[in-house]
Amino acid sequence: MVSEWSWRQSPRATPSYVQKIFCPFRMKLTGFVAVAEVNMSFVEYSDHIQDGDTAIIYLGHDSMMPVKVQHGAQTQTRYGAIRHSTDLIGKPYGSKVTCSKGGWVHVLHPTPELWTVTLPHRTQILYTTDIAMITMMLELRPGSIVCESGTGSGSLSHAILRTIAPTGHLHTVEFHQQRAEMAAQEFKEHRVDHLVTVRNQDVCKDGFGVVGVADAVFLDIPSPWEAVKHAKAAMKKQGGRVCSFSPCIEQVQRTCEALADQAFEEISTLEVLLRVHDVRTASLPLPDFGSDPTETPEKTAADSAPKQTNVTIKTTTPPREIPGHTGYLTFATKPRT
Ligand SMILES: C[S@@+](CC[C@H](N)C(=O)[O-])C[C@H]1O[C@@H](n2cnc3c(N)ncnc32)[C@H](O)[C@@H]1O
Repeated sequence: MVSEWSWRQSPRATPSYVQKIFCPFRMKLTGFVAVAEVNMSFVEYSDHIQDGDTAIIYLGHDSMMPVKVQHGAQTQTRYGAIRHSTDLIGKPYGSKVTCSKGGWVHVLHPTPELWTVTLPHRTQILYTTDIAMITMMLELRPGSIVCESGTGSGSLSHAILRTIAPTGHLHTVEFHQQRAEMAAQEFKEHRVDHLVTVRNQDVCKDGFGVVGVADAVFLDIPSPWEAVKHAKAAMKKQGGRVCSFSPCIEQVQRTCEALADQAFEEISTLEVLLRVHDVRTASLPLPDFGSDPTETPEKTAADSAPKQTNVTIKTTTPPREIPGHTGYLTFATKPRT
């Protein structure tokens, strides 16, 4: 994790850098006259902002907002209004746009990472630190079939979809009807709905709605141990990985017992903690190593007298304590027998 200072100062850490890192699927189809361009989606990169896109307005570090781009619409920011028809539509992603009060913003292509920090919260959500570990430990890749419950605000779902595209599928289960509907609506707006099926049901009672297909299952519900048998049923016959996220160790204990009862193997629990180093400026005295033995004898004593010189440097200090427990991640493998 880069600190606030280095994120701001690093020449690479500009909005266009953010886009290049998080949007690897650049597509530029330029010919003699025609410029064919794919629509923005959370799994495919588009060069230009189009009507109907979800764009991320970057107002400054720690200040971003998502915007649904619509002909004729306006978005108010602290720097003034952004007029979608003239300021956004047709402009390249990454553009610097001047608002009506003279201040400016950058308009970024959406990515799962930017969505996680700007999405409308309907529930607590998973953040990129845990999501990165989940993606790796569940061995997700393009083409993976994944089951997830609950969908919540769809933070993890968007990251899963970007990883499993273009041929994988996510089956996500949410028992709160409005949350399920809103997630389905967002998947459509973000043009990833062909990769995901949203089911409005109780995963502990009714399972995931699929049997014998999943490469991986992820649980973020209050009583994951009640869903373990459904996770096993949803998974392909042999192998596959499961992960459960729980904030309390008592939930972890019960989940581990249920996983062991269902003959899961390689059960392990971990917690991901960030150590964000504090960047500060320090002024340190240069050490005095005494007189230079190669000096000519003509040098006077005054010339050789130690001089107190200070040097200003950037330095970092690690935090003494690490607050910010989010939850425990319990992983297990379905045996290949
Ligand atoms: C903490 S949120 C999930 C957040 C999600 N991982 C994200 O990153 O946005 C938990 C969700 O699980 C749902 N839920 C809880 N128990 C459930 C169950 N038995 N079946 C389906 N959904 C359930 C809740 O309604 C809630 O929306």
